[in-house]
Amino acid sequence: MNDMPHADNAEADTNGFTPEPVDKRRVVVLISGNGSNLQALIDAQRHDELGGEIVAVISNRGDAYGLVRAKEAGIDAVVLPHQEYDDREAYDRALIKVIDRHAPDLIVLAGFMRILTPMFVHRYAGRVLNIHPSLLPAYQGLHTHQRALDDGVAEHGASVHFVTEELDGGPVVMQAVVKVGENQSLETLVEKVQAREHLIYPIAARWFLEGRLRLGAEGALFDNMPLPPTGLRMSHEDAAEELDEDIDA
Ligand SMILES: Nc1nc2c(c(=O)[nH]1)N[C@@H](CN(C=O)c1ccc(C(=O)N[C@@H](CCC(=O)O)C(=O)O)cc1)CN2
Ligand SMILES: NCC(=O)N[C@@H]1O[C@H](COP(=O)([O-])[O-])[C@@H](O)[C@H]1O
Repeated sequence: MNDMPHADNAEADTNGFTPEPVDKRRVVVLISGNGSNLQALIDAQRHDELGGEIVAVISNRGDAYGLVRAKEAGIDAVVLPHQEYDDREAYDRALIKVIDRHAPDLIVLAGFMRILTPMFVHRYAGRVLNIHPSLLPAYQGLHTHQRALDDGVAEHGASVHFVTEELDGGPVVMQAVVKVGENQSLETLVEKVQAREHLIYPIAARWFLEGRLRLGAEGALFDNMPLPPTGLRMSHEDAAEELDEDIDA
């Protein structure tokens, strides 16, 4: 398995890597809960819009509904309870063993609620994406929507970023911005943001698998051009068009 994201063509790239064909690119998804982002990735794959195949879903929680979604999609679903391990390193070693059995080109965190150790991050450097429910670098950590409402922000949103040792501090590759209404409720803000997550995450994953998005020495690159700190800002229209989604759906 190559370490580098794959180019589109079949010839070896300048590093001598011969990319796998598109339909062989392999994705492992880590979850902890509902799995609506996992479902968006599954749906994208079904429409040949993911640029690869989800070969396994791993959850640290046995009650994650995302496990049901994986099984219904015929995807290998594994529960690895973090409570069964003495510490983070022990858990991550067990997680690595399961992941490596599936030889992924990309690891996608989709609501995965465990902080990963430097050992894990270094092993898969440049091949782990996460979706975070804020416009990073604003609101790193947890409870982002409530904190944004408490601050009375006019805009909020979601960010796809490369996972690094720094929690929610990795280079941003894509963002979706939503307007926050005057009397916006927490529930409707979560729904608004997640609707956009479901559009941008499959696009970001596909562009990575196609070799268009990658993590360079200085940060995230798109088509070999450095991305700004906010990554690619995707409007609802642009994302829906890219995903060939019916905007009114
Ligand atoms: N090394 C990294 N690990 C993770 C990153 C990252 O950027 N670097 N992103 C997170 C995802 N995340 C927010 O997007 C996040 C997940 C979990 C937590 C957290 O505090 N987790 C607690 C447990 C919380 C719980 O179980 O409900 C913990 O691990 O002790 C913060 C942010 C994924 N990992
Ligand atoms: N800090 C990580 C975090 O809060 N991630 C958030 O968890 C939700 C998971 O939903 P899902 O399980 O339905 O995809 C998503 O909204 C994602 O942004």
